[in-house]
Amino acid sequence: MNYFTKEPQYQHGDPPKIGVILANLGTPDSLSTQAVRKYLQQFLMDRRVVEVPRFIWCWILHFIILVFRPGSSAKKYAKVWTKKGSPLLVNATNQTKALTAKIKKSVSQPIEIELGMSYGNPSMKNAVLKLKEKNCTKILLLPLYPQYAASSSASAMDALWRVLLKTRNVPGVRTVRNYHDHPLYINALKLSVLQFWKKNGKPTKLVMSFHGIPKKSLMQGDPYHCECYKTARLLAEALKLKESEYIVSFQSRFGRAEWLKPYYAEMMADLGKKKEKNVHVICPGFSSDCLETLEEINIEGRHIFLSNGGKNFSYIPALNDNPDWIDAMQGIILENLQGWIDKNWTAKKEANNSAITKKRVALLEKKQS
Ligand SMILES: C=CC1=C(C)c2cc3[nH]c(cc4nc(cc5[nH]c(cc1n2)c(C)c5CCC(=O)O)C(CCC(=O)O)=C4C)c(C)c3C=C
Ligand SMILES: [Fe+2]
Ligand SMILES: [Fe+2]
Repeated sequence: MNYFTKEPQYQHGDPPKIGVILANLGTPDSLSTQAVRKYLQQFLMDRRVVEVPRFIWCWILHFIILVFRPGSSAKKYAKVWTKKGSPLLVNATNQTKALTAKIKKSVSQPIEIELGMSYGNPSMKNAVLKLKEKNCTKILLLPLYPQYAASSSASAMDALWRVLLKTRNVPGVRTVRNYHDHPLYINALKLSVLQFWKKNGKPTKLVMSFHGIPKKSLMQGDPYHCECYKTARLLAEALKLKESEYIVSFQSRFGRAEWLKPYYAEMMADLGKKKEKNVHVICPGFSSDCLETLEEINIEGRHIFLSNGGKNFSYIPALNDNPDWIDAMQGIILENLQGWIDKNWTAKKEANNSAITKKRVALLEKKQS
């Protein structure tokens, strides 16, 4: 049997192209308990995600977690599922389309964009094969996680290399490790908050919530915790917030071990008890709205806050296909393609981008004051 995946061959004579894979986590194919079980099994078997020794973990996963969790998770998914499917997939697909259109308009050199999920569909393998079909001889992987964590960014990189391991003609590969402090990313966040405040007013407290990871990962050297705090500080500075006006939390604790603190649910209960007047929550680590932001943050968190005596709660949507974020993604991609695409063009376009951005910031700040 052939070890290698059946794959399209590069077409000699056709101009080689650059491919970009937008990597995200993945989501169940449907709302059925079976589909959720299949997704959770693939996800939770990843050694980057759960670092418990295999012989213990296989037992716990198959006889406890995959028995009870798929049903309860499916009920949560049902609260946020759209007519077009899982919100994560819908938002990430819209992002991919918007970025494709933007890059086609502004770059003369052809760049192909594909979405590749670490678990489920559209898979990383599908993304690689599509790019090969389009004659891409170089691939840039952009994980849609601004803050690096082994369980998110590195597992996306693993997923790509797992496909390439079975590929005979391996393309040139580059990966983006993180962009938690990238000025374009911070600026896109800032603009989305200012736009939100223009419509809804400024809160008494801005909660910046990030997906949690086990505390043990931090102790073993995962930079995620520090990168989340840096993003929060830079966003707060960009918004000219005082230290008392914002706070960081971590959500989605899984299992009994200690995760990064403070926990989001406890913080919302606390803010509710303190009768915090007006809370806005933003999740800067999520490029697309998904189960975690729409259900855990906006439904569960809102309920905890209000039932503990809080007054007003609002969730600031993820960047999704917000044009400022698409501009920023293009900027980050082009920076990482230096040497692969025409330098003159990149310089020209970046100068243009920052001029537009400066104008928009000035306009929003004027309206805010
Ligand atoms: C088991 C431990 C988990 C780690 C570690 C973890 C890290 C991590 N996850 C994201 C982003 C997302 N996670 C999502 C869902 C989700 N996450 C876990 C567990 C861990 N995540 C589970 C079991 C689930 C599935 C839902 C559930 O049953 O609770 C999602 C949303 C997917 C969707 O379909 O909408 C995202 C996105 C990051 C960024 C991260 C490390 C920093
Ligand atoms: Fe997760
Ligand atoms: Fe969660």
